[in-house]
Amino acid sequence: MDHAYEKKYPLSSKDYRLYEEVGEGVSASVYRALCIPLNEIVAIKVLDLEKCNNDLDGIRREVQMMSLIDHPNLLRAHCSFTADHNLWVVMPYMAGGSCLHIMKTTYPEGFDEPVIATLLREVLKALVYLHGHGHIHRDVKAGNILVDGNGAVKLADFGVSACMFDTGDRQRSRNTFVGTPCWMAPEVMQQLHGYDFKADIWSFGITALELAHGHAPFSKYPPMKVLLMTLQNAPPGLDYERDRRFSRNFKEMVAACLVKDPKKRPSSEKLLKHHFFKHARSNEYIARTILDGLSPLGDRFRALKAKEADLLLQNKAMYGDKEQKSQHEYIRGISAWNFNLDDLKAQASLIQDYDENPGSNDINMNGKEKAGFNDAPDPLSPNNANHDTSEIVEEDGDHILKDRERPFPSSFPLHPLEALKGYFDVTEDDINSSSPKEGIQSEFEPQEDDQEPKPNENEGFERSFSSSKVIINPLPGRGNKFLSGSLIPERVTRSGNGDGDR
Ligand SMILES: Nc1ncnc2c1ncn2[C@@H]1O[C@H](COP(=O)(O)OP(=O)(O)OP(=O)(O)O)[C@@H](O)[C@H]1O
Repeated sequence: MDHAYEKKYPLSSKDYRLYEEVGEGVSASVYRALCIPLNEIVAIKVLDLEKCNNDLDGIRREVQMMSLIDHPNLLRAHCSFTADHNLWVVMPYMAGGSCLHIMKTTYPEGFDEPVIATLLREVLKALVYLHGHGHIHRDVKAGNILVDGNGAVKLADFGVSACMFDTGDRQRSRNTFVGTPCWMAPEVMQQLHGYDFKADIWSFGITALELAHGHAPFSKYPPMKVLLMTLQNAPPGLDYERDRRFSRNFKEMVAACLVKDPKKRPSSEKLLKHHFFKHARSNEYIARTILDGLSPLGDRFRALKAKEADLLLQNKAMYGDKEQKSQHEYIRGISAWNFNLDDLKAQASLIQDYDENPGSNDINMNGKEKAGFNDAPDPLSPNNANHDTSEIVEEDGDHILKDRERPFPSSFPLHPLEALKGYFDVTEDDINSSSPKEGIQSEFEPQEDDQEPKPNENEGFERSFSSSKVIINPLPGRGNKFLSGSLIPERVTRSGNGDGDR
């Protein structure tokens, strides 16, 4: 356990000296800093309260969570206080930065298996703790896995976490559409039965793929397309051919997490006992293998920002001024993306570009036609994940607090429009004026190999497209009720027979 928490961290900005910026969030910047009286390097997240007046609740929740949690694999706040119109959150300095940043700068193709096993075991220990205390993290992803200078791993960012035991507004938040599209569990998108801790297990599985490949599945698609693909396609997974370098244990572990029916996913506790984690190593191993030789976090952060700015410039001609702002948010991979009509139209108009990329066969993780697969069902194939879950997959009786009496049918019916309906108002005007619509209709047609296109020259720009965080509050009167129907062709929503049914 970290005894640093017993120290008294001062509650005045005068007692801290801010150094360079090392990270950026939606409305926050994170700095390396010195706590002068303690002579200790810390990280300080400075949130501009004037910029986040819509999400004060989220901020309050995050800070509260960060002060209460007590686990070596969770990023805890030393203290927090206001300074002018800013909120300062003082935390341990994680000199390695996030796994996402480490991959972006040094491991674009992902990490080796022992590294992944070690990182994921630490994250899973954090999830066991959180779930055991009734919390769902709801935003598990490589960008929220931080590494300190000694290779210790901590899960961060409780901005959208929820407590299963809350009532009233907080309780309702479990029915809120929240998270980051690529990592979001189907039941969170679908919103038919509510969701529980198992939503984190899905995100954990997606994070495993992210760490293995350097990016999450579907990450180059716009959020709306990611929603549809997640709901309609077979779950992503590690492929026999393409992922030869990974063990059977790893493939099984991922397949166990990425089962569409949440009841068939293992609990975090159960998952921790999976053979895959037996190969996890020490913090020192992480420090030695992935941190050794890295430049200081501030330098890496600056270099990444410069690269993003370059990509923005390169793509300016392609996407025009109008979309610059939202594209920038996508690229940074951090924005609280609002489902507003303009955004939907803008991203929808881009879908064509992604789908025009023909070379998808090497990444078609679930394609039935893929060479090398024989007709016998493969227990490792994600296609079979919904039917043939591994022996560790067991129902977790007391974890599901909602709609237990209405079990998911084995075929897990998929109704994307149903899932999205309550959140958007569709008017004739919207439908008629939605110019990108024609171009989109065929693109939303479910395709056998519509998993993930080959990386291309716009890789960096496109890749983080769907990393934007989505929070949709379903409460009436909160504005932001927008069109969805005109963007989703009827025949797609009528089909309801995605791969999940297979
Ligand atoms: N304690 C820390 N030490 C070092 N870097 C950190 C620390 N906390 C955060 N960062 C960096 O700053 C970035 C932004 O921080 P954080 O995720 O908390 O902001 P946010 O506004 O919640 O972001 P998001 O939009 O993803 O929710 C992180 O991705 C990480 O790279």
